[in-house]
Amino acid sequence: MRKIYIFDTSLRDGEQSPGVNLNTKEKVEIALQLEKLGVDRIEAGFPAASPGDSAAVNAVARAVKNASIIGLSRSREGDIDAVREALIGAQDPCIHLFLATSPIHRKHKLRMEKEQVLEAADRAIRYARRYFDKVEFSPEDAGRTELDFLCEVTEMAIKAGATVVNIPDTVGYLNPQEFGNIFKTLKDNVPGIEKIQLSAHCHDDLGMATANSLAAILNGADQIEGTINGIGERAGNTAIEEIAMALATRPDYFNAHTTLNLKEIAKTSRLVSKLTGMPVPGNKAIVGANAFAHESGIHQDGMLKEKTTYEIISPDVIGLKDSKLVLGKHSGRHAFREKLIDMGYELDDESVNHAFAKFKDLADRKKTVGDEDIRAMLEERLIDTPEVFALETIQVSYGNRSTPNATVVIRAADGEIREETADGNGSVDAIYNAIDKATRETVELEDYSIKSVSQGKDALGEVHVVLKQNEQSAQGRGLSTDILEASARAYLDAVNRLHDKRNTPGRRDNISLI
Ligand SMILES: CC(=O)SCCNC(=O)CCNC(=O)[C@H](O)C(C)(C)COP(=O)(O)OP(=O)(O)OC[C@H]1O[C@@H](n2cnc3c(N)ncnc32)[C@H](O)[C@@H]1OP(=O)(O)O
Ligand SMILES: CC(C)C(=O)C(=O)O
Ligand SMILES: [Mg+2]
Repeated sequence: MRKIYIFDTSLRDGEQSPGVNLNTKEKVEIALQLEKLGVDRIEAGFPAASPGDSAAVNAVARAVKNASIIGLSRSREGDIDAVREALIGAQDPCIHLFLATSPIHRKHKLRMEKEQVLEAADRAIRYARRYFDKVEFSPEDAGRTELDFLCEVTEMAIKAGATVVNIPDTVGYLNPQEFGNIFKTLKDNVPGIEKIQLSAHCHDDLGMATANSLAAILNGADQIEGTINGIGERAGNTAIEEIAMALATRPDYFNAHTTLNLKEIAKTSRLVSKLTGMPVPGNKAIVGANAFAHESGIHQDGMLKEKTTYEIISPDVIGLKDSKLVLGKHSGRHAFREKLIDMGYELDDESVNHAFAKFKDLADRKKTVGDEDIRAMLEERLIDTPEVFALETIQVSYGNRSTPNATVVIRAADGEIREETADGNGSVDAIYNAIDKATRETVELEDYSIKSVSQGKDALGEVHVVLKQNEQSAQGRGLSTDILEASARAYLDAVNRLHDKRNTPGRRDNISLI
């Protein structure tokens, strides 16, 4: 199998992402992690850009021992000298020169004719070769360059002494067939092409960076340039983790491999995201939070029976612990029962069905249902108190300049439906006054507290109350995604317990599952 060299440009093209600015310490930290990941080459920056970037490239050059360190340079002596200085101390230094070759860039940006481009690049490569054994040359915007001129430029670069010729699809314009064809054409037509390495550098403007890079590999590319998490100019660069995992997952198809330490992928992704401040989208291939998460019942059932039904990569391969079965409204009984067992609950079928119905009801109101939600939901029913009064509906009218008013509908043990309305100092007070009227009980609220059980705007609210009645007191607990409903449930729970204590003196709360 052919080895594909990985050239990481997270610290250069990645840093060109709008809003990203890495200081020296951050660049070194990322470079050392890239070294652990096992990338072959690290482009650490553009030394002529600023004294700060030059110092950062130098710090990376001195810190990293097991990867070639590269500095980017325009085809100008001043830039080349800046790279020479910045790479002092590097174990395996390399300069990356570029000059645009496409008609658009030649005419509007460089204002140069083809001949002038060839001459300037030739001069720069020869000057760089005086100081560097390794010189990479990139015809910028190769993707929109006339193919015959690209062959001419590549031949010139080889003759001038370039050791790598990199083909950038600078603006992410090409599709895989076209990009692959460039490599095939260069391989078939450029004299001396076998003496150098051919490299691909893609951008994701049309979402094809990874596909284009893989097409380049299929047509003879030796090196792929990219970034961790696909960060980079505009829509970003090829995501290195995607290339590494595509090759690792489909060796039968690509017959090529990288020498990356795949187990470091997840950690590297997290570090780059943290230090660049660029969050990884949940659905990002390989490293997104959902890449190994399954929510729907049919998929979860498949995963529980055999993971390969819905996973082509095992998460431990990239350094993650395990796949996640996320409980939500699309989940089924198999995953729910598995979750209960994981959490230490052993329930019979009837209890699972009962809990599952409650879970679905909660899942309709909440994006995802976490362990805390399930525990709270189950334990709400653990204390086996007869339900003398049950909450049917609750309606609250609140305005900051009007008196809060609540209407509650309660079902009594004998089936009687009682509806009452009351005002209060606040919404909760109005609800409690309405409940007092409906239950016809005289109780005193001794304590009220509220906390969030899980996280997010749709978190479950848990309300605790203590009610007192003729020297007896009882606690009540209520749970809901709505805190007013949780308040009403907690109050009624305590009323029911007071009722129970009155009717069965000496009785202790009895714990049972569901
Ligand atoms: C596709 C890519 O990612 S290329 C890399 C892009 N990255 C960056 O540009 C980040 C670092 N850049 C910088 O800090 C600055 O642009 C610098 C320091 C390099 C240059 O700054 P300035 O001297 O102020 O020039 P400015 O950026 O405004 O313009 C670029 C100049 O370089 C020329 N130029 C562009 N590419 C090349 C090249 N490969 N070789 C030689 N000259 C080039 C342009 O034609 C323009 O020249 P002009 O001033 O004669 O018109
Ligand atoms: C410097 C070059 C290789 C580049 O980043 C591009 O063309 O996208
Ligand atoms: Mg680029």
